[in-house]
Amino acid sequence: MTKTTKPETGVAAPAPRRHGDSSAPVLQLKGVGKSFGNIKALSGIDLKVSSGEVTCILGDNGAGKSTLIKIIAGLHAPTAGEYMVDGEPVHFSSPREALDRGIATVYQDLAMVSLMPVWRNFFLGSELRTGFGPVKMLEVDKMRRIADEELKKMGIDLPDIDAPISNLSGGQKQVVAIARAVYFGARVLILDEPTAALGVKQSGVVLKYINAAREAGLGVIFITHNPHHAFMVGDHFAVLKLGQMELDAPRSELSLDDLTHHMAGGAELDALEHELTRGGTPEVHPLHDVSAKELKGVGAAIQAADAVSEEGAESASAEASGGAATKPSAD
Ligand SMILES: Nc1ncnc2c1ncn2[C@@H]1O[C@H](COP(=O)(O)OP(=O)(O)OP(=O)(O)O)[C@@H](O)[C@H]1O
Repeated sequence: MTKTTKPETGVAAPAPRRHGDSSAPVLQLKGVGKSFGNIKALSGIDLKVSSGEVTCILGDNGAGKSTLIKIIAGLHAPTAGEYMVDGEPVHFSSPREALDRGIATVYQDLAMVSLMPVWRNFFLGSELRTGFGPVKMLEVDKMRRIADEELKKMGIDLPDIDAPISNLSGGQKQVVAIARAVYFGARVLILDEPTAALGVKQSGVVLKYINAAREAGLGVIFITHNPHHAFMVGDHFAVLKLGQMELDAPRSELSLDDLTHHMAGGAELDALEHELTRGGTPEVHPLHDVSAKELKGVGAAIQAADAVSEEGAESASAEASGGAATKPSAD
């Protein structure tokens, strides 16, 4: 299914532009790296995101997921490599520029105002207004109608579009944010751990709408720690580890077990399992890397510690024997 919905005239959000080669992936990274001073958060990242596909990015804490999405979303400039949209190199200097090319990010905090109604949050920052010059009125009825229609188009039937958004569950709020990005013309939707704080049922709701966004022809980037959630919707899987791409595979080359295994530590886990099932004592590694000077230092420290404990033992036994051990005999 291709996306047919377009914002009506008067919507303040910019229409995303498609440039360049229409056969190219909508988004591509080649050898992308990012350093913060001496810290290498990412290096050598290759990634392709295609329309109508869900690309899952998985990784443990500190693997580099946030850094990667911030580069894609235009918040960070990469320090190495190339970032291309529709086959053309891009150098975004703000998220607005990424959004102009149809790259929208739904962050975990969702950038919503709790006390405002659902429809108002749907249009937050892109409100429809009518009138001329400085006197402009919000087009409340039109925004309410559009928000209602758009949510229904994605199969989201909320009891009351006028209710404050805080009345919705976590999953429903995520879904409103997804529908909003789709309505405002996103071509690539980046979802930053949308199921992280949700229970099983609510996660299911979100996964269903990730599927709906894919069906609407968007390229979806789904960031998650959870291989089960990823495998339910993913077409493509990328696992980051310590800033590098540890695995990059299409669904056809991977099982849920493989993905879980990679997430759980992969080769390291195998080595540990091997060691544990051998049942032997842990290997003691030789001190290859300790220099003679350091060894001398360690030796001196041990001698000093021994001397202190001997002194302590002597004075303790002297006290116990009324000082006989340290004082010469009166004889
Ligand atoms: N602004 C920054 N300045 C310095 N180091 C940073 C900065 N941002 C990220 N890092 C470092 O880069 C590495 C990757 O961090 P990042 O936040 O991208 O990982 P992550 O996979 O998103 O982790 P988490 O799941 O915990 O959010 C970490 O070592 C982190 O400390």
